[in-house]
Amino acid sequence: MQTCIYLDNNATTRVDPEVVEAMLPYLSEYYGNPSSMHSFGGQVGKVVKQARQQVAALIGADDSEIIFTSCGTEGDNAAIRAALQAQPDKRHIVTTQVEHPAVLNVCKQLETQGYTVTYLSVNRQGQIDLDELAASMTGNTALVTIMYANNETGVVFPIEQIGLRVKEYGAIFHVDAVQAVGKIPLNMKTSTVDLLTLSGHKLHAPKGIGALYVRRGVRFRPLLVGGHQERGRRAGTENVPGIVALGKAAEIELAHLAATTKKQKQLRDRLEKTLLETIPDCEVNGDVFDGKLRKNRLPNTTNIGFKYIEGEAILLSLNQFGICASSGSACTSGSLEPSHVLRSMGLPYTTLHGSIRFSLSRYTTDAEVDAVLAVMPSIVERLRALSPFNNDQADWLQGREETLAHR
Ligand SMILES: Cc1ncc(COP(=O)(O)O)c(C=O)c1O
Ligand code: FES
Repeated sequence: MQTCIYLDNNATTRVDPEVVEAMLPYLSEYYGNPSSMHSFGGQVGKVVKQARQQVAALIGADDSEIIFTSCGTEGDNAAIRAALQAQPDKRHIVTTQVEHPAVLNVCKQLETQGYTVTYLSVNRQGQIDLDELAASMTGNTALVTIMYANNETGVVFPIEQIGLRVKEYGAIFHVDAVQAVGKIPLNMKTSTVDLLTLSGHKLHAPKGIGALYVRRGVRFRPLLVGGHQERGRRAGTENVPGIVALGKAAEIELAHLAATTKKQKQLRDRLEKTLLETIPDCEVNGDVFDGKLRKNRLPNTTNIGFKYIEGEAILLSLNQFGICASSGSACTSGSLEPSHVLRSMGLPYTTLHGSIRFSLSRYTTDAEVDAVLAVMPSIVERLRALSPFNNDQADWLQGREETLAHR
């Protein structure tokens, strides 16, 4: 199989070899069902318990507050539905315009079922306005669901400040922390968060396993109804190898969090700074204020807009050098729609279309960053030379975009 310089870790991560080793016996010898009465199954139940403790430790929770799920999407769906079912009289939800589709599309569906949803706007830095949040809250607000960190830009929201406002109104606070867990230290014991989603494949566990934190005392109704697994909160025979893997991955993340994020941040900063210095007409999307970089961004992510060219063309060129990145303006298949996140930030047309994301992991090396830095200036230069855009056309397109936006 083809190998590559993998800088697309917000999409998914490499499974840690130690994690693979930990889960393998549960695909082969120890295939028992943890709910069985016999000890062959019972021994598997014990490792599920251990994994629950490992996941709980990573986010400063109690193990009784962890429900294993199949992925981040399931966690988001389950959290939102549970929060609404716990308060059937309240019909208002607050979220942001830049959430992952696992939250946005659930909210859109709920709008067709009699709920009102406020989609908070973001500014050019990708930040929400806490006053807009406060103004949107009412006694009818059942749920506030806001991501911890944005998958496209890495922008981190001030979750605890948001939580304090949510609590003033007695609403339930759900946080999609799929991109934050393993990159930012979290402690649910001192947090205002009621429900928190995480996903294994973003933190070096395999795909198909995730977890939902449910604060003790928060009423929870299951999304999947059936058997009594997960203490009646998520029916379905447990994905034991996945659970063991997530536990191991959480243990590794917790042990090395400070060191690995420091290293990633250094590499990311070097990549970002050098790209900005060596390539004209490009800028970082999110978290840039008065030309200075601020701190509220994930340590591993940079989203950069290269003006006058298409992000997809840059990605194809990088791919020829064996470098995997992704488009901050990913066209959803067929629709050619640029990223809803960058659009919500009000980026100009030319930057919106030429934006790409590099997302690093603890496996990223100096040599890999050097390889990207070696090819990017010439890729951008070549594409710009081929580009039908010139500045006049860009201005014209920008004007057209603004006209369309006001229709
Ligand atoms: C912020 C965010 N939420 C939710 C998800 C969905 O997670 P999963 O792929 O495990 O369903 C993702 C994955 O890209 C994400 O980045
Ligand atoms: S055409 Fe899709 S982002 Fe430009």
